Amino acid sequence: MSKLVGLVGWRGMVGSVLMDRMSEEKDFDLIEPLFFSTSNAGGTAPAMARNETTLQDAFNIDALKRCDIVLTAQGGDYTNAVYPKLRAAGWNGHWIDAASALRMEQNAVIVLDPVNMPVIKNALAQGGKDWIGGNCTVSCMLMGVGALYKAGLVEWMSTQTYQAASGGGAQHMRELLTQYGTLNAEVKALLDDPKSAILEIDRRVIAKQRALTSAETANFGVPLGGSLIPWIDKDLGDGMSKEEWKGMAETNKILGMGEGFDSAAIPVDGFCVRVGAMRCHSQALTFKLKKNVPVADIEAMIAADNEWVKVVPNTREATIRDLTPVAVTGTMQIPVGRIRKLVMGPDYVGAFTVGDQLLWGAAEPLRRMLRILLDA
Ligand SMILES: NC(=O)C1=CN([C@@H]2O[C@H](COP(=O)(O)OP(=O)(O)OC[C@H]3O[C@@H](n4cnc5c(N)ncnc54)[C@H](OP(=O)(O)O)[C@@H]3O)[C@@H](O)[C@H]2O)C=CC1
Ligand SMILES: N[C@@H](CC(=O)OP(=O)(O)O)C(=O)O
Repeated sequence: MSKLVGLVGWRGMVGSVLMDRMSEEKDFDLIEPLFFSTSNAGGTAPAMARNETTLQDAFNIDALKRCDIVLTAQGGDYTNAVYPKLRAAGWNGHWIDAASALRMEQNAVIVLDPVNMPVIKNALAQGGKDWIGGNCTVSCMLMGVGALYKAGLVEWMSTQTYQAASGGGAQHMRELLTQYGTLNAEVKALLDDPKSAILEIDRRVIAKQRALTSAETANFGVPLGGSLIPWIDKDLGDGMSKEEWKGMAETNKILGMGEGFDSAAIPVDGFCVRVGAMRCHSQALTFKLKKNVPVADIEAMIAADNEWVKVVPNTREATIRDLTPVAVTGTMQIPVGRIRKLVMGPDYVGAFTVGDQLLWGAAEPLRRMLRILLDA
């Protein structure tokens, strides 16, 4: 009999990408889906529902307890509100979650099976039940350069990120585009006149950016269109942003290298920056390797690691064609390019990678974990 899989958060942005991928991969043929809602219990479930076509109340513990597996992309507040009650009620099913709330719990595995299948298998063998998707930046980075970690080559890594608006959620994407439109409208007449002065256009744009109302910057807090924001997530009070903290903590946990910052952990640090891209996170990586490895060998290792990674030749033409958010959005590919030795010495290697943060950064690792459980 098919497993009963409770789906929570399916109509949100991450949830919609997840539903699309599950449909594409025919996952619904393998499960009995039970759709939940936090806002419309009793409503009609989406077309993928088969026998149970009424939306269940996502806060109803008895309804959730029926499920063999709960798959949620509803967010951390929902997880914090429901997960403890569900477990306290004796539910022993599998919980698959996009939110960060449970990620660093000892019993939870951060799932990214092309990178950490042995960690997942080991946890399954020990009765693990909590499978949490990783931070989007970390997951996309490891899909690209996980090979270097698996080979034990990385002494430390620094990452400078260029993170898309989608990381904040749907409203952030809308706000970014609205700001671009507002700025364009401000100077449209001047742009239409090829003889207008660029410095006058520039003066008007910056004046408009500085004059954006609090409603026009409600989500990011400051203008993002035509600017950038070098802080993502909470202020940890020690100079680090929470997004930067996740880089080391989650990379190491995914790799089974300890709980983030213990003595066995590989140092990972850098700056996380929001830019005006829509849904691809990009990262410039600096590696200090444990030994001098030729670039060709590094490229070969990366290319052979999984079926989605693609080494982009370190040429201008290939880079601007294949290594951008515009090239990658909506695809499962993880291009890694700009791979070269840095002037600091033969053990220092640079690389640049791009990933769709709603696919490999959020939905896909969860979908694949569901498949692993169905196959187990
Ligand atoms: N955005 C991202 O990049 C990432 C997000 N995540 C995690 O996933 C969680 C969900 O993120 P995200 O998908 O961006 O959140 P959304 O805001 O798009 O969706 C969350 C929930 O909001 C409710 N909702 C209310 N109004 C609407 C509407 N008009 N359209 C769709 N849904 C609506 C839905 O719940 P209901 O149907 O019950 O009303 C939906 O499931 C995050 O909180 C985070 O924990 C993880 C990785 C990346
Ligand atoms: N923090 C990420 C998005 C996200 O949801 O991350 P996490 O799953 O770690 O909370 C960003 O803003 O780009």
